[in-house]
Amino acid sequence: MVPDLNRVPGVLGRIARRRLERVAAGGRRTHGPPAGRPPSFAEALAAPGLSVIAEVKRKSPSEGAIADLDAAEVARAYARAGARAVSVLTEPEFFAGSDADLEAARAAVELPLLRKDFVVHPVQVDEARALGASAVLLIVAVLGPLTGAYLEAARTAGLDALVEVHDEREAELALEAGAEILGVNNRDLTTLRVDLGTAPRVARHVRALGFDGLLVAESGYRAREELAALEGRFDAVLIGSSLARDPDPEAALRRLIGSA
Ligand SMILES: O=P(O)(O)OC[C@@H](O)[C@@H](O)c1c[nH]c2ccccc12
Repeated sequence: MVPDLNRVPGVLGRIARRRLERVAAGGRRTHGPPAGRPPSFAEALAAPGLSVIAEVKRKSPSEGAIADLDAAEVARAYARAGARAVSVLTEPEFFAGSDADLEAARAAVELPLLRKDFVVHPVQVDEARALGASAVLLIVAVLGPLTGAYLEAARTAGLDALVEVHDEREAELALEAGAEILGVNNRDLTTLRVDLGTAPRVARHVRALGFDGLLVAESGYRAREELAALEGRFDAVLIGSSLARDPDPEAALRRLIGSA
């Protein structure tokens, strides 16, 4: 159940192929999931108004170095400012994340956590659960026709899945695969270009097709007015760089959601 990564173009293909090399090299934990169910990611997104998923992000291929941050501290700052979920990047090479960051965030806050990584092997789904995540990211451009099988693996592990797409065609694949939480990434992961028109456009398309699940707008948000434009059209927004870059991530999030 490993996707054919040679067909994945650009930066995304490079990252995904490296990720698979590392996963195949092993070194993973063998212990089972922690006791008790993690808090529900889907419920946090479905709460009234636009939910914010705030991301712990140190660097990225598009931004370079963002912040030399402490995952637990930043997760706590996000929680105080009103984030409804926290996304933790665990990809080590291109994003300088780690499994330890996810565990640190788990110990620091009660909010549901999204394991943000490039899932290219089913073992990463089980790892996510063992590390205390409530949800995993599944990228349609990476998983292609295997998206449905990975959704099933997530369900079996007791995790929600944020199924990420970048255009109408991928969105249709995601719906056919049974996605219940659809994320539309404004950033094209093959070229790293951001267009804030992408999420609203793809959202309109899937609603017209009858999709009645949860919709998440992802990437590139920096200003309060940009979030205001998402109200009523999206259940949640995923914000990383503009928060993580601020020396005071709590204040940065308060400014963005208007409770400063
Ligand atoms: O930092 P930004 O522009 O606010 O974006 C956050 C998040 O959407 C972005 O980190 C992201 C979206 N999809 C991904 C897939 C892999 C790695 C990272 C991502």
